Amino acid sequence: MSNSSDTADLAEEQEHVTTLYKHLDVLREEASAQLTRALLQSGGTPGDRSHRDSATTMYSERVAQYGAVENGLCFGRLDFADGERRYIGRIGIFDEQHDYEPLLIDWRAPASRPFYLATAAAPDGVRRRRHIRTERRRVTGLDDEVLDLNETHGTGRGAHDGVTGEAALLSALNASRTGRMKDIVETIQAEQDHVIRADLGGVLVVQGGPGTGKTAVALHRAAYLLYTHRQMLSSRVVLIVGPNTTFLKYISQVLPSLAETGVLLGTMGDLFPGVVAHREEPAEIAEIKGRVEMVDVLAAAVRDRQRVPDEPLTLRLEMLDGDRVLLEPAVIEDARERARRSGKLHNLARPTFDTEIIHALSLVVADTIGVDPYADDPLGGDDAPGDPQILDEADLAEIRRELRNEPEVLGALDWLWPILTPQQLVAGLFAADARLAAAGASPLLKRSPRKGWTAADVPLLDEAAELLGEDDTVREIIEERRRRQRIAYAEGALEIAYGSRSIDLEDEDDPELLSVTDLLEADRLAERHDEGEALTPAERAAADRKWAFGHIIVDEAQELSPMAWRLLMRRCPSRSMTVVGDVAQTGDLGGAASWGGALAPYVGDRWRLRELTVNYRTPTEIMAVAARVLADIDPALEPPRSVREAGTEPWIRGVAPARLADALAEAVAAEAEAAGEGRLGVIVPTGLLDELAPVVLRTVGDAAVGDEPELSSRVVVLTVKQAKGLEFDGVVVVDPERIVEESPRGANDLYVALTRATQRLGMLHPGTLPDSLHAVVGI
Ligand SMILES: Nc1ncnc2c1ncn2[C@@H]1O[C@H](COP(=O)(O)OP(=O)(O)OP(=O)(O)O)[C@@H](O)[C@H]1O
Repeated sequence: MSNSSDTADLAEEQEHVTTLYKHLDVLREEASAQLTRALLQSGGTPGDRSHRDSATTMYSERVAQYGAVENGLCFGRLDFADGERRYIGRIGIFDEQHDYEPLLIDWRAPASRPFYLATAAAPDGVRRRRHIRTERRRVTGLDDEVLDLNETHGTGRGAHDGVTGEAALLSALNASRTGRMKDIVETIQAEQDHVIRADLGGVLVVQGGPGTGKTAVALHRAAYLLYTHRQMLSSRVVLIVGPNTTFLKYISQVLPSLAETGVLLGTMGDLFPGVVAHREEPAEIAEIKGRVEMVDVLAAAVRDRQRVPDEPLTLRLEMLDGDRVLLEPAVIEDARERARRSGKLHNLARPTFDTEIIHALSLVVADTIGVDPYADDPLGGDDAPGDPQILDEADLAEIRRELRNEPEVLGALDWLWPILTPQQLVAGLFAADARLAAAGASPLLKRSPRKGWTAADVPLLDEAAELLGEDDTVREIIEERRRRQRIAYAEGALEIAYGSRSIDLEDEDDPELLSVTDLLEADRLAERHDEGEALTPAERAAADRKWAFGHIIVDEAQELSPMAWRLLMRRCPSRSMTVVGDVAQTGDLGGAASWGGALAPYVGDRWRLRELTVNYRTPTEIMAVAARVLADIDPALEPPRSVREAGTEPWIRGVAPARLADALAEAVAAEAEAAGEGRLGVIVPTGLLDELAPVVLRTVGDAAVGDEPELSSRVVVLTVKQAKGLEFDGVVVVDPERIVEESPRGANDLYVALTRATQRLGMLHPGTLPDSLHAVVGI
């Protein structure tokens, strides 16, 4: 490894990088002009409009992509033994004047692979790998690794075995955190590259300890798959599921900067269109809802809504001038059996039930009005003897038609076999002890119908939808979304067109450069949008419960309950999935203890496992503490190997319980200062959050706390559940013992808490340190 600041080398790279930015500017201007042209067109046939809409979407995406690669456009160069040279960057750029010769190769292209995989032992023809450091458009430094062992000036192996591009990697890892995840395209490591570029088909499980880059790898895999299988995946959409909205916010910037669209990000709580499911609930309740037995409970709840009363129903009929008829339980029972035996789902079987009941009622009515009073008395009447029924089939059909308009009949049908939405079924089940008991559900699920939905309810709603049969809500939801998007779209399109002007041109007054904002108002654009703007595939997927995704990526997948797995598998009939997680970090009670157990019902043993073994986040000193907690969870589990030292030992301080608040204030002040430009996370037991958050807020004015705390704040107070998947430069864990005690999976929670720091870790313990904790924490 050598750090080349050779002026000639720098100048050479600067020249190439400048050329690349010139090309980028041209590309951006072209896309922006095309976008403007597409936006200005109007009228035409529906075909023209749809063509124009897809052009608008395409050019908007392109403009956004070119904007997203402005920083770090080119970051690497490969020199091959045969003299070939390749520059690697965030997108591909070709020289149109010279036979489309590649000037920059997209990091996802096969030709870039040696940049991530070549080693001195297996150089794959690579003589030298160069990392190019830039600040905006200026080249600031070069890190070279010479891989050809015949060369005299270096072995290319870093101090850490198997690490590629060590200097660039360590500088990325030591950088202060911002509260938003960054892409790792410049320093992807070989074991990560194998995951990112694994085949699309089948279920790939990526197991790795904390900080091994599972989230980063999952996101880069999404970008890689979309690049490689664009045609199929951009229309079928890649779904990425994360554990909570704070986490989604944390990772949301990574994909745009990888210049990707065609991706839908969501939590489990977002996966039932039309339902917002962000209410918290006790872990024990969520666990019950996640059990696979809930499938039977819901089926029983549906059957429970198909009523047969003990007593006959009395129905007042307008067609009989208010006279009453009786609907007998035996008749209803019979109709129910026939409807059930039709093999249709509940809502779809209702017409069968209706037909049976109406038929039975028509006979009752016919008996009332159509019976010949003289049938037994041939001498007393003028008709033929023997037939008691004077109504023929046409009369009966008319009676049935009238019965279908009788308010009391309709009311009875709705009561006996109600058409149900999934929400009505599940909320109705939870609202009444009797319904829970009839469905064989735990009485603990009882809750007020006014309370909102939780993430654990979503798989139940989805299951209910499967049991009930489809309704028309999808179309309504799409319509509503479309309506709301009109204005947002118009504003966004104007902003993109305006903001797309290249940086260099921004200050100049160029009359030639037509800006769309000069010509169109947002409301006119909104109208245009109204005419026929098609939703993007990701928007359609978000609104459609039955959407079959092209690929699903699940992060923190160890937390998924069996019911959640059922939902995801329904959304992915092709079983093309990437499942990312760490069974040692499972916190939810219904989460997975093993991957085999979670996946077996859907794919048997047909899934592939890849393991990530190197911890890029947590330094050796902190990992030594976390490893002891891991051994306590399961001695067979291997902690990941840290890639660097922080040079600072973690600390633990026992304080008198009455002094906990003061001690926390002192620790936060000191650690926030030590974090400098970086971020400090304060992780507290759930039971202490309300008491301790104000202490931190008093100490640091702009600290963040709440359901979705702003992660870019200097100091953030969170529970372990909220901290999942996140990281901070410094972390203070308050009352580790209580974190362990708060949940049956408490040791896993402590493991998660301890592994959030990239530099410094401290622990505050109220009271003298108990031996148990001492042994575990070991400091
Ligand atoms: N190859 C890499 N180059 C630079 N940074 C990396 C690399 N791999 C991982 N990192 C960084 O390491 C940190 C941890 O990565 P990430 O959050 O993806 O890990 P994880 O396995 O999902 O962790 P956890 O399970 O603890 O949530 C992130 O800051 C990420 O950017």
